[in-house]
Amino acid sequence: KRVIVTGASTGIGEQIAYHLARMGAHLVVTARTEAKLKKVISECLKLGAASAHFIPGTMEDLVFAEQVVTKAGKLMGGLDMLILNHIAPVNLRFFNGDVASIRKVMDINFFSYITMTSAALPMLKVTNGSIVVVSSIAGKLITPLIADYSAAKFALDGFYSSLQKELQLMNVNISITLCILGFINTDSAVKSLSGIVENITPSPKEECAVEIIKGGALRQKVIAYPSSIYISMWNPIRTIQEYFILLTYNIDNITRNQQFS
Ligand SMILES: NC(=O)C1=CN([C@@H]2O[C@H](COP(=O)(O)OP(=O)(O)OC[C@H]3O[C@@H](n4cnc5c(N)ncnc54)[C@H](OP(=O)(O)O)[C@@H]3O)[C@@H](O)[C@H]2O)C=CC1
Ligand SMILES: C[C@H](CCC(=O)NCC(=O)O)[C@H]1CC[C@H]2[C@@H]3C(=O)C[C@@H]4C[C@H](O)CC[C@]4(C)[C@H]3CC[C@]12C
Repeated sequence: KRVIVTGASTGIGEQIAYHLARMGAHLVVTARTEAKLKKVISECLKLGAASAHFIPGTMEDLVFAEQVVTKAGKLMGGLDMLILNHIAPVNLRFFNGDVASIRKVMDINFFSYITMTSAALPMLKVTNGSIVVVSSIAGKLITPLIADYSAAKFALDGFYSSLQKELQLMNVNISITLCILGFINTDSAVKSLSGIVENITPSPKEECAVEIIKGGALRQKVIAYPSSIYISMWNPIRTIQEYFILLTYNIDNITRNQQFS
């Protein structure tokens, strides 16, 4: 399989790259820090990747986000899976009125995801491929001190859940997997939560990476890791209401008059 992994210089993304390498995938990894990416791809090649390339840059730049997909498509001769995982560094703090910083987080954590998805859709249509979106319990439940992060994760849920339904309606065979994660033991998460969140043991990033890949490969709509957080996402009223809302749509009319781009 030909896979792009974002935010792969460290943390969960790095582990996803290593697992995919062991499975013999073709890989393109991206993040800002070139030196770390070089190490990741050399490790991927040792582990058995069919090929491994890196494209360094910041996802704050949406032109870069688009270019990663087109360049990766050329390097690998197509695309089977897009794994969207990167996030801007998180500052746990009260909202201080700084709208510009929220906009920056939305660009990195949300708009770059949509930009990459849009650039990848034509290639994924050809391969009946998959999009995997790494999200958080903070995109399902309310938590303080991370209003910017949480806003972006809720937005991802809204956008990708809606896109999932559209693909289904238009009979486009691209799967979307939304990954809802609890506290994972990456260096950045452990460091920024130290002294703030107590009495929770973080789950291992290596196992988390496997569950993310499995969810994508099995074309599951949603996965939760650790599985104990599943209960907090369980919302049967929402599921029933969504079903009834869809019944009110004149699908034939919409599909006749609109093409999926
Ligand atoms: N760890 C946890 O407890 C949880 C994590 N998650 C989700 O899992 C995913 C991975 O989290 P985790 O591994 O902990 O994160 P890390 O902080 O360990 O890694 C973040 C990655 O994103 C990259 N990155 C940061 N800023 C930018 C930028 N401006 N442009 C491009 N890449 C950037 C970093 O590399 P570089 O600095 O080199 O650019 C790094 O590779 C995220 O989507 C997160 O929301 C969800 C719930 C819990
Ligand atoms: C405090 C949350 C965990 C609540 C809980 O009881 N979980 C049970 C379990 O995990 O088994 C944290 C769950 C997700 C965290 C946030 C997240 O999504 C990642 C960010 C990573 C960053 O490096 C640190 C801050 C985070 C926003 C982090 C904050 C705490 C959680 C909401």
